[in-house]
Amino acid sequence: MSDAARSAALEVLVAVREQDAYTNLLLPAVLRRHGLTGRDAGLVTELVSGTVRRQGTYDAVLTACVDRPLRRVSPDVLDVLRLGTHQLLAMRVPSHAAISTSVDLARDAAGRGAGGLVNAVLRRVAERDLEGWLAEVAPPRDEGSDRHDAVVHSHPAWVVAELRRAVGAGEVEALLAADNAPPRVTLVARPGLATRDELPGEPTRLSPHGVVLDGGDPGAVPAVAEGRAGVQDEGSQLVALALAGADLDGEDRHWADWCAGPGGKSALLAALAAERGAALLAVERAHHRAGLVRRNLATSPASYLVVTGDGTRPPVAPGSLDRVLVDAPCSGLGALRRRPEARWRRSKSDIRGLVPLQRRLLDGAIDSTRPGGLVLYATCSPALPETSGVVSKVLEQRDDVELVDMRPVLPQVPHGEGPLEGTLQLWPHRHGTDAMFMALLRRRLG
Ligand SMILES: C[S@@+](CC[C@H](N)C(=O)[O-])C[C@H]1O[C@@H](n2cnc3c(N)ncnc32)[C@H](O)[C@@H]1O
Repeated sequence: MSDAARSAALEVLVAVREQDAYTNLLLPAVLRRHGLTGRDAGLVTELVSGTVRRQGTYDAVLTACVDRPLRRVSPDVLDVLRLGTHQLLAMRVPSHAAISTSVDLARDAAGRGAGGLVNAVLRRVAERDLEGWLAEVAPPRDEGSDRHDAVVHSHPAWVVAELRRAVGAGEVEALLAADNAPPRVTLVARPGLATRDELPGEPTRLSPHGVVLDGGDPGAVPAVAEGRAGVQDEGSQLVALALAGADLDGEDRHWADWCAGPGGKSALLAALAAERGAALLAVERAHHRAGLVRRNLATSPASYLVVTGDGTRPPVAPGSLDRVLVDAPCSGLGALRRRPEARWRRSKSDIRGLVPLQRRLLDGAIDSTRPGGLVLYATCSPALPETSGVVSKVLEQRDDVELVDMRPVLPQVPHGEGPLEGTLQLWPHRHGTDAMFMALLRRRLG
């Protein structure tokens, strides 16, 4: 592995910490600037994503190896230590190479003294393998499984607790392990614009429009470059397919995506709407994200309108829509596989803060739907306050809406029982998708 690869990885780690950057957005620019391609580019991606993902475990190991609390280690040096620990415990880089290159990085970043500290600490880390360290530093299970699993599977303890409540104690470890496995890229062939036969990769199991790529740059696939296909998790494809596929009596011409940015689901919904002669309204509160929706819909054969607006103050007449998707802003705890830094940025209070907005968005969508019309409430989080909590409350407070059984809408999804009878919950460890939650509601007639 070249030193340029390690320097580039450190640069990304520092930006993720200091500027709240997203690794997947920053990596391509940094790789370009360092002129790294092919194998080296793959190594930088692994160094960065692996180090960020496993930070919880590595900090527990480093706490045992550093002679002071980690908060008193300079943040740049701590980044170097995490990077070195990842090479030693997860990448099979020979110890001497991992240590000496880390010492050089630390000297460049923080001076000679920092090199000495990094040398001493990483020598201690190299004394055991990952299993040996976990046996040493993970709190015993009987003193609280959440704290044990938090160290072993590198998630904040509050996230472990939230996921345990949602998936159950028997499966939480499989879910946490799945969160740590980088997902393969999935593409969607937008119906009417592309077929999945023209895309590279293996067909997805649950969505009839998806393929899973073996590797390579998805942007280099012609159908993706032309906007006829897109990068989209299979679970997200199923959300759009569920709204479009649910039985509806009567008029079926006015569809809406209530929280549309950046527009992945809008693009699939619009393609499906076009096949049925329906039009799509895409609502998005953030101006720049509404711009991304417009870009995603640019090739759409459907008639569509993108509105920068607030779904809690509906921009349409009451009772005017036939099908509405509410893909609510949420904690994202179901998409941790593809956002390595997300788990460390969220806090429990974020969920408490989001729930009232989620309810108001769902209320706004129901108000805008005609009697007999359908609203699909979805989150990319399985956390119960955001899923069954929101839906139960809205059902409790309104007598003009009922829950519709989702299972016949997506009969190809096995073991997807949601937390409320008739709702659906996808899981990375069971379905290989993000943990999307879906509840289908129908506005009552009369
Ligand atoms: C989970 S994301 C939607 C992802 C999108 N459906 C897709 O597949 O690309 C939620 C979106 O809701 C938007 N949002 C937040 N509050 C909103 C509001 N009050 N009205 C409309 N959109 C809102 C956020 O800006 C964010 O873009």
